[in-house]
Amino acid sequence: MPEHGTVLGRTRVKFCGLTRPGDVDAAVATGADALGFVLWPGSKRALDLERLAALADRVPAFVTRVGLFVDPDPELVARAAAHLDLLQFHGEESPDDCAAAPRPWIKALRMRDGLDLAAAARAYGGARALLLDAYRPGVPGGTGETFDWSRIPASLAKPVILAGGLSAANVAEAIAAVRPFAVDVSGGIESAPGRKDAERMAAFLRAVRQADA
Ligand SMILES: O=C(O)c1ccccc1N[C@@H]1O[C@H](COP(=O)(O)O)[C@@H](O)[C@H]1O
Repeated sequence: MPEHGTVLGRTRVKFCGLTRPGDVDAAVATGADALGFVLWPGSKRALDLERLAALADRVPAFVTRVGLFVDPDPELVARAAAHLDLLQFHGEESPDDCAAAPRPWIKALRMRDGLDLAAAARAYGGARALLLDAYRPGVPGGTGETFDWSRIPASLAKPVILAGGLSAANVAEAIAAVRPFAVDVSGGIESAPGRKDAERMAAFLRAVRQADA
């Protein structure tokens, strides 16, 4: 049985790509542990700093505000960090790039062929966790695609956050297969890019809790 840091059967849940105040409130009410805000301008879910502040500043204590970056300008990271608890680097950032971050950080790794996860876990030694996402050439993330979960080793030196094409329909199977520390979902809880759906968020949380039970 793989073990990636699940604590007493409680898989953490991150909802990513929030763009609307009502979606933030619904995500918090549903019970999400972390909310992700996309600061990569190429995304349909991208926020500028003003919108980030408006959304992040309504998140209550004990819900983690995560900023998602793709090969960012350090100046952007520094300015956004005032509204964030954790940084998610989803591009080709080096371990040194990440280590210079002004907040705790996680590293997203896209599961391209030949990726050595054990070596990556060693290289990104300062990461609080590794987020594993599907690989599609030319697309940094948010593909809505799954990957072969059996490629994840049974144990890694870092907590695993499983991402990529998750939804209420497959998250229980994913948790049973990987036993991740957390799961991360964006497209699977949306009615359209950036528009979260309260029913889909609730269904996702229910599926996670049932898988944990
Ligand atoms: O959501 C985006 O637009 C995005 C852009 C660039 C990098 C990552 C992005 N999203 C993240 O990708 C994973 C998987 O998303 P999905 O559930 O398959 O839609 C997740 O961490 C998203 O936040």
